[in-house]
Amino acid sequence: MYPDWPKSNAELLPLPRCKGPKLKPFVFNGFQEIRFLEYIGAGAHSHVFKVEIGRTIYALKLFRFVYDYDWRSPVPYAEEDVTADIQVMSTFANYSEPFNCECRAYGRLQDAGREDLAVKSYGYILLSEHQERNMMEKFSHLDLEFDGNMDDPGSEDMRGRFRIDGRDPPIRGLLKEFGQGDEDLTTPVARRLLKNIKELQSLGIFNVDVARRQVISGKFSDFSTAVTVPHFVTSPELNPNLDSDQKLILEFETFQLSSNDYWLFDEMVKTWNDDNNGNIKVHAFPGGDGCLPKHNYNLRRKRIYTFVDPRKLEGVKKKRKLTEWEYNCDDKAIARLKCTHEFSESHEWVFKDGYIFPRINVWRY
Ligand SMILES: Nc1ncnc2c1ncn2[C@@H]1O[C@H](COP(=O)(O)OP(=O)(O)OP(=O)(O)O)[C@@H](O)[C@H]1O
Repeated sequence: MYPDWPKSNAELLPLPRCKGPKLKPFVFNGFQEIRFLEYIGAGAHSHVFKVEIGRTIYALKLFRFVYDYDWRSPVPYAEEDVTADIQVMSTFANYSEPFNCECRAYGRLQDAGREDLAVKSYGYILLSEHQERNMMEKFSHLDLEFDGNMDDPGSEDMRGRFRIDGRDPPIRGLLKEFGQGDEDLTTPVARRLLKNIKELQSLGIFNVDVARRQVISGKFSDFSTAVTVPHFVTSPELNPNLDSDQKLILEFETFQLSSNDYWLFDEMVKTWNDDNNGNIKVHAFPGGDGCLPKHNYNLRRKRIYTFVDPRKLEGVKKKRKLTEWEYNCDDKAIARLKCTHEFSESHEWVFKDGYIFPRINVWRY
């Protein structure tokens, strides 16, 4: 489930090992020295450090071994305990465990030549034992915990559950351009971020947890929840055994998660305006009110929409044409969706016969 200790650099393959984009390892020139300079902060999925390698300063995001309920895994819904089943857990984790989400999104940005859309990544790193020891010693006062999440660190031994030859797997990290967080939101920045969300989605990257804390030097930097096409959420071709209802679930899930990025964008602007007496008037949806036909839309023509269908990968094609995605659903579903503000994740995922299936539940499009 987690990458093993490499015996040589040649074993450092692009990750993750599943269909779709992959991120290459960072190439050290010469001695593999990482100087840990400062602890920048914790996120739900990581600890982030300012480091120096060679003479260059970077941000190194080291991923926690998060609980299975922290990512799109089968665990909350499986009828039997699958947590010890490495095949089941790896199949899901390759697509949706935070480190792999981030590798896949950055892999796509690099393949498409669109690294300008995010804080740059220089590749992944598997910390050596020596590097890990240095880091833990330098920051021993912080009691850094890599098992679990920020709210409940260290309750379970996640890192150690799939030991190979008695060793815990290496800590995984992404090396990134060092940037500046917590900058003011301005109208030009908001406009650019909204454009960037659409462009990311046109490259098949969505569910990027849009929030101001994610914006570093004016760009998105956190893809630890990102869904990148092809993915079991978006792509029926990954499972030849899906029936037509299950394919519709995939479509709905993709629709709701990709429109969430715009809801969250509008929320981010609103919160900024409220907290700072601001007057930014950049909205994704009319008035910042969501994708349902409320104020300015002809209510007789029932429609819900979002701006980009990420499954089309329009941004990776040469001739790009971004078209709105109007979602086909009946009036009952529209009425139901109208009651919500932000879509919630509604589907459960199970593993059967080597494939991932959605399970139908109450939420129906
Ligand atoms: N490239 C960077 N340069 C400087 N600081 C950074 C960089 N990347 C992340 N940080 C800082 O580290 C914090 C955590 O990073 P990030 O949001 O990527 O982690 P995460 O674990 O996915 O967090 P969450 O999902 O809770 O936001 C950020 O809020 C930011 O303050």
